[in-house]
Amino acid sequence: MSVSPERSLSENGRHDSSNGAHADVNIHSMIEWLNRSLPHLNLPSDASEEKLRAYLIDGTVLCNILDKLCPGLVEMRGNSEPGPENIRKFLAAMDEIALPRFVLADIQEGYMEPVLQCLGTLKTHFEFTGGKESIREHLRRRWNLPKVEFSEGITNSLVYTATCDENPAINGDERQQDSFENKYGSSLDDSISSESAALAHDAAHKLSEMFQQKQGSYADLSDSNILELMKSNGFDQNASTRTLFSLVNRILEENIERKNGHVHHMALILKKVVQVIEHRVSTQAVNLKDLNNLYEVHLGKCQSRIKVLETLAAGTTEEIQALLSKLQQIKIEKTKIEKKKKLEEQELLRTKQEKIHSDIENSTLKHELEIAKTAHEEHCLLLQMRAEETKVQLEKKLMEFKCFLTESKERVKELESFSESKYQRWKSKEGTYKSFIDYQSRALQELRGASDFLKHEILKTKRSYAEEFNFLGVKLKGLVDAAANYHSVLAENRRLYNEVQDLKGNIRVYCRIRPFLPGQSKKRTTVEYIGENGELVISNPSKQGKDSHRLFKFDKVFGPAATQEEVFLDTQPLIRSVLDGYNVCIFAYGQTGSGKTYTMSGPNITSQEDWGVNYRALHDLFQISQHRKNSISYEVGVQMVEIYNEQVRDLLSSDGPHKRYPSCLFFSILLFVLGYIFHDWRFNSIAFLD
Ligand SMILES: Nc1ncnc2c1ncn2[C@@H]1O[C@H](COP(=O)(O)OP(=O)(O)OP(=O)(O)O)[C@@H](O)[C@H]1O
Repeated sequence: MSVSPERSLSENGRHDSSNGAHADVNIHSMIEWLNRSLPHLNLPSDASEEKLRAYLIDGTVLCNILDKLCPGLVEMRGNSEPGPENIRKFLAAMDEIALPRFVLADIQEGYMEPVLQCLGTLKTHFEFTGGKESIREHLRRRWNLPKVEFSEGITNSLVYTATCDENPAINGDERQQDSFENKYGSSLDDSISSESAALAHDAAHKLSEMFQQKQGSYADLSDSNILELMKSNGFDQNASTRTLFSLVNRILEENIERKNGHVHHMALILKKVVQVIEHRVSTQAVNLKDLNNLYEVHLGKCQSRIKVLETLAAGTTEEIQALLSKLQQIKIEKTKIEKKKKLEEQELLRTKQEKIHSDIENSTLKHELEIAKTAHEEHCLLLQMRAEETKVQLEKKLMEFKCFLTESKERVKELESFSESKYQRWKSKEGTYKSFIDYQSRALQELRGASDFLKHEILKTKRSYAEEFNFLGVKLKGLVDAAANYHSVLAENRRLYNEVQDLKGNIRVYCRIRPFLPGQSKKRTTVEYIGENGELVISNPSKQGKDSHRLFKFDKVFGPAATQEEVFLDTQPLIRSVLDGYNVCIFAYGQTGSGKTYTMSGPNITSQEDWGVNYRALHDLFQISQHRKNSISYEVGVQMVEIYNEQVRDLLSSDGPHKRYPSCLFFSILLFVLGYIFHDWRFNSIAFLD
């Protein structure tokens, strides 16, 4: 017998990830379920698949969870080591309860998807059944078997499981194979005749016809009809597997389409169908076992025959040839038997897979139906709530629209009255603007007239201006002539003025009497008389008689009370003749301390009142030249010399010793008029006597 590898066997047996909801098993919800079921596990909630695999790889957790869900299903005692053996126990138990599972290689190689799907199926199944119940009760309830019958059937399975556990040397593949052999038999029985097969086919056909004659649809069956059907011979062991499964498929398709009411009834029918399948599988397993035993006996016989033939090998060649041909026939028969057995095994395996698939689909359908029902109820409630909310909102909006309509009507009335008043206002404004425009037009006409008048006036003024300009030109010419005459008259005046000065005398002698200085006795004065005409009488007490008095005659005598200005006024005309080209010389003469410097310069030049003849003369000359600057340009030069001990010294020279006490001072002024130098000198002097 060829042994199928565990992986390929399980690949057929496990639920394909593309077929159902178990493909989307969430690892986090799975961890949460494991922690909830086994509180001591403390699996991290964010554990990865690899971490979960580390927890599950020794099989202890898997066995514990199954033991908790279905006590007694897994053999928890024994001396088996953690690891593959525990996982094999778990997988065997999954086979017992006919739920899809993974293979050992999956978890060992880190292929966790089938492992998670297996756990997801386990979780869904036991959550659905409410959890804690014994394996016997679970299986009895699962297949809806009577208690006694079920106990007998399941005892064999449990005994088989215990036997396998006691022999850990057997590998997973062998054990899997043994499991099938123990449960379903190891060989085909030749006694299964073609007659019984034909009978089964007829019975199934009758069952199908009975269904179809009674109703057009399975979902439309009433309770009484369903019970009748279930009690009828339609569900006996003669119905073909193909017919039963087509029946299941049709029911499922209809349920998927309708998804309401009759799911429960259909589920009862499905259970019945599955029971029949189960019974048939069990029968086939027994038949297979008997067949296998027969095969073993036959094989033993063949081997003994081979040995006999071998002993006869020394015989004739013809006998050997005959024996060999017989041996060949036996081998061919053996091959045929093996092929038949293999086909029967495949049929068994397929039947089991179909049964598992039907169970899963059944549970899934129930679950989906519950979810759909709940969702539908929730949806109805939600729609009802929304309808009520919408109604309230619509009523509210209706009220708002009514208010808005009333407000709009009032607003229209207001706008109409407002537009009427505005129209009246605009009308009155239009009249005002018209009168204003008329007024402006008239004003514009007046302005145009005024403008024309102004133009005429400007032309007239222009003409008179030209006439006046010509008249002024004539007048200006007269003035130019008069100016020319003025200069000639002025020259004539100057000439006459200088002639007067000449008549007065070119040399003039003035006498100034200094007052007593502080500390000098006023009783000792020798001045007896000062006359108006320049007469001065001096007394001489040291002489007697006629010589005791002496009379002096000057151009003018200034007494001790005479001011600086009075002294200058008498010399001013002479100084001014300089501007007419005459040379002037002022000569101060007297003994030390008689007052020469005082008279010529002044005691304090910062005060204009104290200025002497020099400063006043220059100031007067500069003022006059300033007045005449438009007609005459003057250039003024000054020379100041000292005669002391018959030595003449230039007092304005920077080199040469300055004499502190000169006996006489000259102050001459040189005048240059427009580049003409007048060589005609006039010399005037003032003599100061003590
Ligand atoms: N008219 C006057 N009124 C008042 N004080 C005067 C007058 N004249 C001269 N004095 C005073 O007399 C003193 C001598 O005068 P000042 O120096 O002018 O004499 P001076 O002739 O220049 O002497 P010197 O030849 O030594 O230079 C000065 O103190 C001066 O103030």
